[in-house]
Amino acid sequence: MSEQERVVLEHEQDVNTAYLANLERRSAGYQIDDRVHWRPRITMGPLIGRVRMRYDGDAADEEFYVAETAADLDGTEVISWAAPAAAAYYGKRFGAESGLRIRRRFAKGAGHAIEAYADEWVVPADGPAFSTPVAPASERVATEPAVSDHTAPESPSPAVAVQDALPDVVPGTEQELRKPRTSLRALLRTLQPEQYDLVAASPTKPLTIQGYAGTGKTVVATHRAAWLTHTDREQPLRNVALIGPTTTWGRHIRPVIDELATPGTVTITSLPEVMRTIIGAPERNASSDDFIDAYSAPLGTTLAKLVTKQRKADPGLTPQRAYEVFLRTNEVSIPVSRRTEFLQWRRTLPLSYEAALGDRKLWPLLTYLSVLLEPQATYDHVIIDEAQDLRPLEWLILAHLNSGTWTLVGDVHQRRTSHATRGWKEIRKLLGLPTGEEESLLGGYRTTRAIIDFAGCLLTGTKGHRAYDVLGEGEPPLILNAMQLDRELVELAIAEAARLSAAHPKGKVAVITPQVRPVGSYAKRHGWSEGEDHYWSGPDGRRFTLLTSEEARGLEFDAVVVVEPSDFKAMPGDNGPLYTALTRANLELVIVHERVLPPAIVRHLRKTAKR
Ligand SMILES: Nc1ncnc2c1ncn2[C@@H]1O[C@H](COP(=O)(O)OP(=O)(O)OP(=O)(O)O)[C@@H](O)[C@H]1O
Repeated sequence: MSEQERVVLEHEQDVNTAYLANLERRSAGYQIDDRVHWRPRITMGPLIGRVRMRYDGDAADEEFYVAETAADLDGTEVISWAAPAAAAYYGKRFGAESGLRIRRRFAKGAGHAIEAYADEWVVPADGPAFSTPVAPASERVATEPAVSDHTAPESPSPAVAVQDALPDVVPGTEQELRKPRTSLRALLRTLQPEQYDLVAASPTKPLTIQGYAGTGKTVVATHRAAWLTHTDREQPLRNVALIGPTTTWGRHIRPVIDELATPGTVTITSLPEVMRTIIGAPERNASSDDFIDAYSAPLGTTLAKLVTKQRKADPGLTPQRAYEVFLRTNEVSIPVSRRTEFLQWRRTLPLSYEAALGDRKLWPLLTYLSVLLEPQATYDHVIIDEAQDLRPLEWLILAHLNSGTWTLVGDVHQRRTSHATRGWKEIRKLLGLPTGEEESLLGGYRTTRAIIDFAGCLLTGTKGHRAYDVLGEGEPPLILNAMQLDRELVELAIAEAARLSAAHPKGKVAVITPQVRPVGSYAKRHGWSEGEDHYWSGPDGRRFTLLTSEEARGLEFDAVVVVEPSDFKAMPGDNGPLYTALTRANLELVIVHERVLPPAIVRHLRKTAKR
């Protein structure tokens, strides 16, 4: 590090110390009067970055720092990540024409310290990066826009290597991704420009976002919920729903909301939970066989027409009574080609509304009757993660719960059932949104290229390629045929999980399979015990999570064992559940099987063997 770089780093460390002291002071709170002591909600954390820019029409440049919490340090301005001006630091569209001169990113050290900084000139360097401290004259002028990294020269920052290879990736991202997987955390330090632009997209326009596995869709969904409700933004929203696939997903993402969002403004929930709350169904419930018309838009039309007609005769119509009428009505809007099957299915339904509540598969039907008949509390904005899995009737329900706009995030390649909507166009139509193109997320943040390419063989009409894979090539999946190895399938799966758990002592390992029961009972017989959230612990402190693909949606692990791929539910040309399972692995994937592998995998293995 040059003398000048040392001076700059020390200066920034001093500013950071002053900033932290400011936060500390403010978090102690203020005595409003004799009885009331007000404590603002302050999250401690070091400065994130710094910006110099010239706004249109201004005679001089402006400089400010960016951090999680805003502060005024005697004239040195620190703005919040959610403030409009933070777009200059984070946003993709900020080029030279925007007036932006330079961005400085801080690398976090131990505790809340800053240990290094890296400058990114957006225009040809025009003198010292920032007005304080002033560089010696010899170091002031460079001619090309450049990224200069001011860490010690003997340890060149890998962040810069990433920046060189992957032009749009924020320095430090790869190191972040190589850390053991935990619950999702706030990622303000490495939020990517393409992600920020979607996080901070206009709240008044509906947003649909398509991204392959691991492109940061959940990161965008969660950070957007926090941004929309943030009080450092003009007109923050007060009541945003963040809806995902499962309650385990809810626990996975909660730390982001707890850290970043204004308390009490974001409701984290799952669609089953939304429905259960509306209809007051029991938590424990059985589930009948899947039936496509139980979730279809024509069923929705049938119910809506029935409610309109019955209400004329019976203004006090209840969902209970409407359900009974539904069981008898001849006026069904089901296409002729499906009508016989539909009527047969209807004959199997419980005769009482109370009995129907006990069947999870009937919740969409009952919930839709409720939202048609009873006023519901609505949200200012609804964000849906894993939107590809919702079925038409579920979209019709949600449309009644949102008085504002939408952020819809998903991957149509991970569709788990043919009952779900076929694509973004159909979703937009069901919600009455204007037609338009969805936004795309392109960078790959979870999963190495070797694993994502392997999983991509299941996708038709696309290779599933992301624009870049921050984790690089990695190891190809290990495929183990239990029969050839003369082992039992389940025993081999658990042995692999135990091996991977030892290899990732601080990380997370999952076994994903449709055969959860036999794997679980084998584990129990061999000294493993089951805890909460599908979590198993066993001999020598080894651990794994045992899940179906459906339960694994939106989650991630350092290493994954996928057991018996050909048992995963597949639709013609659509291998969503298996694709989801394979792409939960960040670094290592093992496939254990005894039956023939699915044809797409066999073809892929043949092709790669020839190379
Ligand atoms: N900007 C970022 N900085 C650091 N880590 C990131 C960033 N973006 C994404 N990641 C990490 O990449 C992983 C995948 O992100 P995320 O879960 O949001 O992807 P996804 O598109 O929702 O994936 P899937 O659809 O497969 O569930 C997570 O571990 C997340 O923390």
